[in-house]
Amino acid sequence: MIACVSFHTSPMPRLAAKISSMFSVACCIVRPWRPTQPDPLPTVSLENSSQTSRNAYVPPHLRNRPAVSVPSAPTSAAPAAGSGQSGYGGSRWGGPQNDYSSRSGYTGGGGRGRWGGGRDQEVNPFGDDVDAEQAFSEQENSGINFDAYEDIPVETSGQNIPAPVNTFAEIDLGEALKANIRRCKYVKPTPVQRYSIPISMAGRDLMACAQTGSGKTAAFCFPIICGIMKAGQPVQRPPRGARTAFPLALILSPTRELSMQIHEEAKKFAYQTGVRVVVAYGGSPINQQLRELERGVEILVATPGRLVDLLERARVSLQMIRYLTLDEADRMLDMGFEPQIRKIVEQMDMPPPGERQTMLFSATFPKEIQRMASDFLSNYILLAVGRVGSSTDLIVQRIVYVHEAEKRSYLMDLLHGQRESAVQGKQETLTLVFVETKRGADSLENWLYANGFPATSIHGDRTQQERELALRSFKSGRTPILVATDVAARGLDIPHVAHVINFDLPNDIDDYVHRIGRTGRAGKTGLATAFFNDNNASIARALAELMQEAKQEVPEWLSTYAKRSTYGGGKNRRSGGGRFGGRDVRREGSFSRGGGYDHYGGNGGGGSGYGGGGYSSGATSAWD
Ligand SMILES: Nc1ncnc2c1ncn2[C@@H]1O[C@H](COP(=O)(O)OP(=O)(O)OP(=O)(O)O)[C@@H](O)[C@H]1O
Repeated sequence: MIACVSFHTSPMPRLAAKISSMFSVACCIVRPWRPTQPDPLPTVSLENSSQTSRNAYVPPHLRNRPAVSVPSAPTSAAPAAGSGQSGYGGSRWGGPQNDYSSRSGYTGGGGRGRWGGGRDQEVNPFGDDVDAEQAFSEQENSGINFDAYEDIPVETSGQNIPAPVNTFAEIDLGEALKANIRRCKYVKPTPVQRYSIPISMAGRDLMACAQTGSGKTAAFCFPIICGIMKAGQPVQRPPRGARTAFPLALILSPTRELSMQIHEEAKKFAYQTGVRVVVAYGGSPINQQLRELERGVEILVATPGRLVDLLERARVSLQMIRYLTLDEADRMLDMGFEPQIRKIVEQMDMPPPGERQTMLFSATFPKEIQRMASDFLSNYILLAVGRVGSSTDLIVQRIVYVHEAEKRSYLMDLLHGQRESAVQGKQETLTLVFVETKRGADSLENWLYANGFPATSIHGDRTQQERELALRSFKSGRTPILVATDVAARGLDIPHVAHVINFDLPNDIDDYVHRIGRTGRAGKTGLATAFFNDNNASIARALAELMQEAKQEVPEWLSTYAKRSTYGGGKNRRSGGGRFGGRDVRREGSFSRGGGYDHYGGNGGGGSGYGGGGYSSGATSAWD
């Protein structure tokens, strides 16, 4: 039986009306919050055992195997400079066991930020190492509208669902991680964190759908870091080449920039915990990434293409994986990435579902993808914060009818309006303009530049260096307009993006949801403007429904388009024309993979193509 629980947290007045009055062309930015801590443990931890056994984690698939001889520890072991604490005790290759809990202050309040055992000195990812408590109190109540999330309906389904928490204090995250949460100035958990962290820390598989900008990264990082710290280092590494890295957790994301961002975030959360985070993505020299891997890795953040490369070179083994996370999971499982994901998860040496813990996160989860995802999960819990695939009503959405030939002059008017607002003392903000093609991005960037607007662009034909440069230039405000293709649609968390303009609307409503989600993040408000014309008729209905659901004003003419159109706006979802996205596909009678309901989510790993071949072996995504 699949239980289903719906929650509706305290009824707060909807925000859309409030927010819309705050906008003229640009919108204002509000600043972040604050936090707190505490309890269930991941299933892999050995907390009932003696202290000795606590260190001796052996993944289930390696248990009862004859002991292997393990390459001896590298001798480089630089002593932990300036610290009485032991550094990174052992090595990646066996040697003395490492105990994260004693080394990194799991119970005692922070390590020293030093790595011994062949590891580097840990760089402080927070920059100034100001006292965490001080930073916390200075930043508290800095104006973020956290209450904005309080009236979001939450639904969970699955068996034996752990109860949500209200504060970080209720979760046993350990002192080092808690200090980092304070450094991040997270005062309390967002709804997706309140529900998903206890679920993940109880060792359960999870499919979590929550709106853009609602804190999913921390939601999957905290339990992973905490689980690794609690369980301690594996007692032995399997004998591969001495240069093979054996991460304990793998976080996959669809774009290089998103992987880099997750890496940066995870490094902050893992600071002084003894858990080392490494990133690997395409488009940049592999040698540097190899060197990082050689220094040791507990959490590997990667794009699929580069990871496949590393696996084929036997420079990474997935044998020791205890945690697998797919961020932007629906994107990772659609036709662009599915073959690579199956290869990584099912055809290499990763432990199967049930032996590893799998967490899928996204703001959108088409039903078809939910069904396919069951191959990767075991007895999972589905968590939906807000409607699956809905946008947050922190974003004011405006749709304007603009003929193709007039788009540029309309854009110019918008940007001039913004500039005037800025001159009138309103805060200078960033504007993200989405176009459909790479060529379109180049051409619009040039045109904007020629017309006196400092713009840059990002798309898949740019070199990685150019992509990173463009993003930096945008983030810093040097070029406050970024023209982008969908490569920038998902996951990127850029402060001060106040306006997202869909110069070209996408064909898929989920893409629209992710694009506009680059603004209105973490409780801040945002504005999204879309140019609509006859070419976009196919998305009209989905768009009108989405806007209605988010309490946005739907123009009369859009409703007319919507009524006329057959259901569209989703290449792989909502084809039934029902309300958005639906819910847990396990509750639908039609859902059966290999033996019906009880079998659902069982052992997975069959690796069959989705839907009888509906998804062909796609080419490597250009994103990666
Ligand atoms: N508990 C919290 N308190 C305050 N800020 C938070 C909290 N959790 C996350 N944030 C901040 O919220 C912002 C958005 O978080 P994040 O990027 O994880 O969102 P997301 O849900 O993954 O978005 P997307 O769906 O676009 O990928 C980040 O700047 C993050 O630092």
